Amino acid sequence: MDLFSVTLIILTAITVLAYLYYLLKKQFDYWKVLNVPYLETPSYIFGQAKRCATGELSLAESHLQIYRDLAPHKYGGIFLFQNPSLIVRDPELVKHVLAKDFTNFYDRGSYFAKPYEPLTRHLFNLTGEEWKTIRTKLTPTFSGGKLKLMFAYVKECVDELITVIDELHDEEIEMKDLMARYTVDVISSCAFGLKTNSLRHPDAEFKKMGTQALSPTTWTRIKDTLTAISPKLVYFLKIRTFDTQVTEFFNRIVRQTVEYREKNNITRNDFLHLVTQLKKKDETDSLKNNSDGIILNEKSVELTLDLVTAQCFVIFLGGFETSSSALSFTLFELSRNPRVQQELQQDVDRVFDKYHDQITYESLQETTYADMVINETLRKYPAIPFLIRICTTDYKIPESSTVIKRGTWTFIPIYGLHHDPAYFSHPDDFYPEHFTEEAIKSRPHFTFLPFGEGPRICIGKQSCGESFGDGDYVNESTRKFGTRLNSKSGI
Ligand code: HEM
Repeated sequence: MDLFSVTLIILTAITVLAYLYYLLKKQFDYWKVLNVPYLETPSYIFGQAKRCATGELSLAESHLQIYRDLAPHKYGGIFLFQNPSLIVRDPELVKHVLAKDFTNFYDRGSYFAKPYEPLTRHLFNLTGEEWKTIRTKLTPTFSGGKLKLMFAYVKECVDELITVIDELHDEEIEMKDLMARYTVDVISSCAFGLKTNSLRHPDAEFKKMGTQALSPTTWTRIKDTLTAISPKLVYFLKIRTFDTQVTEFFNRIVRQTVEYREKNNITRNDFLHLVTQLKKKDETDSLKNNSDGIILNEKSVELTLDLVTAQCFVIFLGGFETSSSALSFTLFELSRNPRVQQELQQDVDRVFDKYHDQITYESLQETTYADMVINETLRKYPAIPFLIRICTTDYKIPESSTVIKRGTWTFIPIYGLHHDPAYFSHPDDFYPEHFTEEAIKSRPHFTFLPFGEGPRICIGKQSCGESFGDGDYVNESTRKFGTRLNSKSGI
């Protein structure tokens, strides 16, 4: 190769690199140009995701850091990889994003591959008209009356759990695993009408598949990172969210159960029954409710077996990890805080005495201190450290001149708000008194968001305390047992 060609190649390479650098620099000036307070990026590759990507901080810790670094601004900009994203810190503005201006923020931006992976076509991932129609169809299945009917199934699981613990006498117990097994039994009974008996059989297939669907592996981390950088690429490459074993398992379970029930004319007060009823008959009256402004076209979404399976699957996924970690963290904190444990025991004894040693759906409403304890767990350890909303039309931030563009990722920093001393006096302690009536009244709304808020609030919120058993188990176990940390906890 002659000198001219070499020089030409070097010059071309320099020009390309300089141009790429210019584009990157321009991208990272995004918030500056919009005149929005922002955090300088620590890395042109990862942006603010760097400390999380390198394992220096957990996802929750890195979001807490961002929340604190952006103080005292009401909102501010960051970069996730190269994507400019907005962090909303001010509770009043949070209310706008989640509730008041919901029509500008109805999308969660979840990647899903619905044409080639129907199991991902569930409520959490759906958007717009399709989300609205399915949400409206499913909401009545979570009404107080329907949950009350399921309470008997939860009670069965609680009784079994108490027996299992009793049989272990004074043995040390790995509570996280036991709570996961208990939660699987509750959800599979309430959602699918199946007795999985994971409490007795730790290797039950249901538990194995649930854990497989949720456990992070190197491959799932790569997929998540790729999805954050370019969802379109993931879609183009047809990368699946769940492996075939999990998909086939859930498809088979729902299909076989539906067929068996139809053939044998079986009716059971569980979620699967309620959803298959909806499949047969559209509840057209409730479908006319269109208060949040999203167009609703009831004919556009037919509840096929695939769609029913996807909704049962999200009930399982949505309830499994969230509820079992809430229970484990509650027991962990009770073990560390004898004062709280004692107070809880007194509260539960009071209610049990009043109801002649019987726990019922109604008596659960009266264990006020137990509610405070569970809320404090959800404050300190929210299952989801932030909410995501995609700005679906250009949006002018109230009382400012800032207009954020359609497509902007908007984050609600749940973990940051829950650990802000301005709203919670003892942010790093386990302090159920954060949830006395006076304390709740004294802080702004939209600062305690373990279940999200607005039209996309967790559909299972009510079922967590009441039917799916967090409240029931905490009450019954507190009545019978005390907890303390064992030598393996390292504390
Ligand atoms: C301690 C237990 C739970 C916690 C902390 C929790 C938390 C959450 C959060 C933070 C969201 C997002 C809300 C938003 O974007 O505003 C959510 C959504 C959702 N959750 Fe839960 N959840 C729990 C239990 C459950 C249970 C038991 C179920 C099923 C029965 C469930 C089903 C769902 C579904 C389907 C959505 C999507 C709702 C929609 O987009 O319309 N969750 N949950």
